[in-house]
Amino acid sequence: MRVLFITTEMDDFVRVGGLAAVSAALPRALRRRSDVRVMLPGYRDIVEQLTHIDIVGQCDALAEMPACSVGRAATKDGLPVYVLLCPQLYDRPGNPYGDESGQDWPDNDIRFGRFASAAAELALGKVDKNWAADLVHANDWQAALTPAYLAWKGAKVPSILTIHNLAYQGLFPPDSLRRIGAPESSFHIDGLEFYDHVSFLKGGLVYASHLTTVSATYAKEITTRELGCGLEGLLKRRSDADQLTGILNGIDESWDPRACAQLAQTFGAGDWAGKQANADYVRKQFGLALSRGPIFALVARLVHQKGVDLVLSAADKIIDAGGQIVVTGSGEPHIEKALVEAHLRRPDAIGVVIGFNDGQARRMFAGSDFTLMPSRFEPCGLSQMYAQRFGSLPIGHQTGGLAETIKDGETGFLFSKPSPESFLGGVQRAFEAFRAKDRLDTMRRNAMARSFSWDLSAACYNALYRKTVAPSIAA
Ligand SMILES: Nc1ncnc2c1ncn2[C@@H]1O[C@H](COP(=O)(O)OP(=O)(O)O[C@H]2O[C@H](CO)[C@@H](O)[C@H](O)[C@H]2O)[C@@H](O)[C@H]1O
Repeated sequence: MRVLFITTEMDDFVRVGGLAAVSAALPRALRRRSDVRVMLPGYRDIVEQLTHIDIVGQCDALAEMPACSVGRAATKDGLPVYVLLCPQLYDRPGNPYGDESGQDWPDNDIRFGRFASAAAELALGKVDKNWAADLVHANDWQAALTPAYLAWKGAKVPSILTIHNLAYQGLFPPDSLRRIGAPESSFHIDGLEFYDHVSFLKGGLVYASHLTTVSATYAKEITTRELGCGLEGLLKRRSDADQLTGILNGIDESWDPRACAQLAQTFGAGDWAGKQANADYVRKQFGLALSRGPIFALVARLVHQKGVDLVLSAADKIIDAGGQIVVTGSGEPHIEKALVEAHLRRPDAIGVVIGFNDGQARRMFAGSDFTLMPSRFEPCGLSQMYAQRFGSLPIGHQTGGLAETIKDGETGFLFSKPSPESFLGGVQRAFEAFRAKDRLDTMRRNAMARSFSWDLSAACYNALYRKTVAPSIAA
């Protein structure tokens, strides 16, 4: 089966959050079973990293979206990648969605409308004369209009949209409709309209043949008012029709502390001296005081979702009880600022590195005793899985994928509400386990023995691909 996997981040080239890790790992895990090709916008960073790009075809201008060409390239290990070449839209500094100061680009409707419509043409075989897709797999709002463009063309190619985070919807003023060449009739409650805005995500939620999200728990949560972000009615309908499935993410094989070259020292379960060497390294790197207490790590995009404020509100209590805190990530400026201030107040006990670097994150999971994940909601979450592999027990809010991947009291700790009291209850239990060395040893071994392999998830996606394509072949 030929599958076009449409995404705007991929660890190989460009990363903003968890989507990049999934986009690098899932197509590779599916490769054994299908002819999977990834499609990415030709951002400056991507074009610079690819050594060879073959132009395979063009897409005409559409409304205010410029003409563009599509290039074919490959990752170092040979995974085919299509890049949408349109320097006017993508050859810019900054991250995939905004400028260097973090401001969204004002023409993101055109940037991602162009991306989605070009993906639809590629899937239909109108761009690369040697390839068309049997199925498109779009990810998040940036790619969500692909099923809509297919539908507007009257095309029957089946499509799957994966929601990695419902909180990001791609909302634009009504005028966007004209700019991206969408039919006027689609500005409707059963189409792209969302409270008088154009919602890119809704394009996928309405038009995709099937929807998935990244855990079964989140698949249920988004059908409720509390976490449905105003889209719960539509999601509930699709869920009742058996068209919304939760498939848990995996993590790739590089998350093995016995072989990870980026650690201060590699170690396996039971080699607690090896783990201690990583803790020593972390204390030194962050300039923390020497201590025999536990280290709590927070590795996350620094946004409201992740509950960083809960960590800050608990910081003094954690330190008074003998703990230290290390944080890395980047995100909203006021959260970054609050963390830096906390560090300046207690440089001996709170270490902060603003920015994101994969090696740094790995050394923190290896060197910490506990990983904090007080997320208000968490579709799947990856840090808690990385942490377990590296013997850092996660303390997570019982929501979304955290509820499914942390075994409470066995491989980590779950707390029930995203409130300071409930969070502190989880932290308290962690301190108790830290003092009971046998228990800590058992929990660490349990956590490190888990594999979180992509194989199971890939088999679920593969089965879903086949089920989604089958009716269109029969028709
Ligand atoms: N700037 C940055 N700052 C800090 N860490 C960064 C980072 N850029 C990349 N990362 C990495 O991304 C990981 C975080 O990924 P998560 O899945 O936990 O959350 P994210 O909200 O980004 O992803 C969304 O998509 C993923 C994938 O489906 C879901 O797991 C998740 O629940 C959902 O919110 C970190 O462990 C780190 O390795």
